[in-house]
Amino acid sequence: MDATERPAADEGPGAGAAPAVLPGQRGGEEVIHLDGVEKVFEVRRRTGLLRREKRQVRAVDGLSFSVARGEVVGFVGPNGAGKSTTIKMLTGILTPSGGTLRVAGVEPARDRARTARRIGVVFGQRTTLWWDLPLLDSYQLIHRMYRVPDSRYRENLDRCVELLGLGDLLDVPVRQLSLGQRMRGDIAAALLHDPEVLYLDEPTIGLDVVSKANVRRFLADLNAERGTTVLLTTHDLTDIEQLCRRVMVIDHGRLMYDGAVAGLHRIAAAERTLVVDLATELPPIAVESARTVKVEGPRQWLAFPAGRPAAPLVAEIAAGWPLLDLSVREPDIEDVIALMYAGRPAG
Ligand SMILES: Nc1ncnc2c1ncn2[C@@H]1O[C@H](COP(=O)(O)OP(=O)(O)OP(=O)(O)O)[C@@H](O)[C@H]1O
Repeated sequence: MDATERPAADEGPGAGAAPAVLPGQRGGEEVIHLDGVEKVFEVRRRTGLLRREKRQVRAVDGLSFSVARGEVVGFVGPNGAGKSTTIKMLTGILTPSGGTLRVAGVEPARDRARTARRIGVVFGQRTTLWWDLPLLDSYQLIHRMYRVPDSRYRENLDRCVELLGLGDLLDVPVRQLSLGQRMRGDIAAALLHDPEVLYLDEPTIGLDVVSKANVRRFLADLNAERGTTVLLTTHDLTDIEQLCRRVMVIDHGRLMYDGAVAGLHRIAAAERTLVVDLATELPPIAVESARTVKVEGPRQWLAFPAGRPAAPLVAEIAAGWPLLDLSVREPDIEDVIALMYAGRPAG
């Protein structure tokens, strides 16, 4: 699919999806702006004993979008789509190979210090806290590093401690915290200097259901009360559903969809997958109410309309095939993107 053919906000596969700028945000002050941003990495690959081949990886390929102040935008895509590379450019860690990129009026890679004062970053997979220090010591270091006025620091810390339930954890070294506690600690650390923009990279990954709900509630309140702009990368469709009105989908470094979450959900809700384990390897199961989308040894994947119950399909397969085990998978981001490529009608 060519970039120009990719579904735009109001003509995409989620037909009738809301435009990228949602009502109420139209004309809002732009806080993130990307225009034709590219990032090309040069990688060297060994092709023989002494020979190495240079290859270019186009991680981000002409990405353009804007985010208005106070928006909470989901930024999703399959593995290797270019999400982390984009976030690294937005924080100033990486310099774009082409195009223009501004955050709160600043070019991040050119002025990392000014950018750092205006943004907060949370990476779900690794901590920005000092591993051996108690949580409070990390916070005091951040206080001094960012020169946060004392009263503001106290106020922000008290608020985070209360709303994120950190009271009993402040004296605990970071390495002793559970994943969920560490994540809450990291979110507080990212907010002590009052950032205008918060980048969250998989903030709920590996968390249990209760911790996930706590983190989501905190982020929704933060946005409502402080108007903090949030760009959220996640593989969890529920994060998007509960926090964002707008979602951007990228793949191969390009924007595939930019619009309302409802539009994305219409696509996502189109199909569920029945995964069946048979007693032996067999040709793809042929039934009327589902289509077999994958076969791997004795395991087969069958897509069926999300609006229909799974029971009749399971009964039909159990009657005609040597069924050992089964599970039903809800659609995730990868499925949504696969459906976009397949050009299936929504709903
Ligand atoms: N430093 C690097 N050097 C070379 N290639 C890189 C580098 N960083 C990323 N890439 C490549 O750029 C592409 C985009 O990677 P990126 O990490 O941005 O994807 P992602 O969408 O964040 O994926 P994931 O969901 O797996 O984290 C991938 O092909 C990746 O291998």
